[in-house]
Amino acid sequence: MNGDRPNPRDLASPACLAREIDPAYFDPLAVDPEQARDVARWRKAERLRLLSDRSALPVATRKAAAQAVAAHLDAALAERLGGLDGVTISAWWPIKSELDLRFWLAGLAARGARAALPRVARKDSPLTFRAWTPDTPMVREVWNIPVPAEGPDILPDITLSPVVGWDPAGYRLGYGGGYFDRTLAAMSPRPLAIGVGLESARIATIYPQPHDVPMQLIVTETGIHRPETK
Ligand SMILES: Nc1nc2c(c(=O)[nH]1)N(C=O)[C@@H](CNc1ccc(C(=O)N[C@@H](CCC(=O)O)C(=O)O)cc1)CN2
Ligand SMILES: Nc1ncnc2c1ncn2[C@@H]1O[C@H](COP(=O)(O)OP(=O)(O)OP(=O)(O)O)[C@@H](O)[C@H]1O
Repeated sequence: MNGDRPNPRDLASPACLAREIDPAYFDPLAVDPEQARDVARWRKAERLRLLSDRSALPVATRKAAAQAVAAHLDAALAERLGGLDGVTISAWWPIKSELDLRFWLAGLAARGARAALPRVARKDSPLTFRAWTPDTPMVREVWNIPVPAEGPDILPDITLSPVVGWDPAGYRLGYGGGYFDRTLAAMSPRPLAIGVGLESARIATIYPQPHDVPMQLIVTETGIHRPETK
């Protein structure tokens, strides 16, 4: 106690702060640890299978898929937004036989939009984003992935994330870092989240866990998939 002001802690029962906890907060204790372990093991094997199938495809097949994806993306964005003026769209610098959409990203500026690339600024934290054009100097960082060498952090209105696997409920399997889930959970307002990948990367379910954030759309070379639950 100090002077004439009583310490509120001595007078009141503790306030319940549960309602202040972000519903996106992931409580590891809320998951059955055995089930979580099984899912993690299954995902690891499934990622390896999907990545090996993808890298076995001819370069020309992946190139044609990227062209088709770009056309479907244009259709999806036109349907959702009309024009792209003033819109910031993040994507990726391709690694591990991911689809290469840099040609499409490079064309955004002419349409009044801005391209951005993600960056692992800190391990196990949300991704950050920097603006990108074909002239942007790049440096290799985490996992040897090139990222814009400098520039302020910017917030995308739309995130395109590469999928290793995807399911019809809109969930994606990435490389297992949990980076996109963390990023989307932390962003307010949430961007329009679009998963992008090959039709052949479709699986019946990724066995979504509490931390998994579904995409609003999945775009593949065959078209636009709108998750069943949305
Ligand atoms: N081209 C591209 N860039 C991208 C992504 C992507 O999927 N593709 N990302 C999309 O998010 C982010 C990077 N994703 C990463 C995902 C995992 C690990 C990583 O260190 N993985 C661990 C295994 C994780 C685990 O199982 O716990 C490792 O390999 O040791 C690093 C970066 C940002 N940039
Ligand atoms: N919001 C979060 N808060 C804390 N940890 C998280 C969160 N989201 C994901 N993780 C952690 O990341 C781990 C990997 O997640 P997951 O298997 O879904 O990765 P991924 O979606 O394939 O990877 P990425 O998004 O990097 O492409 C999870 O086991 C979990 O521990």
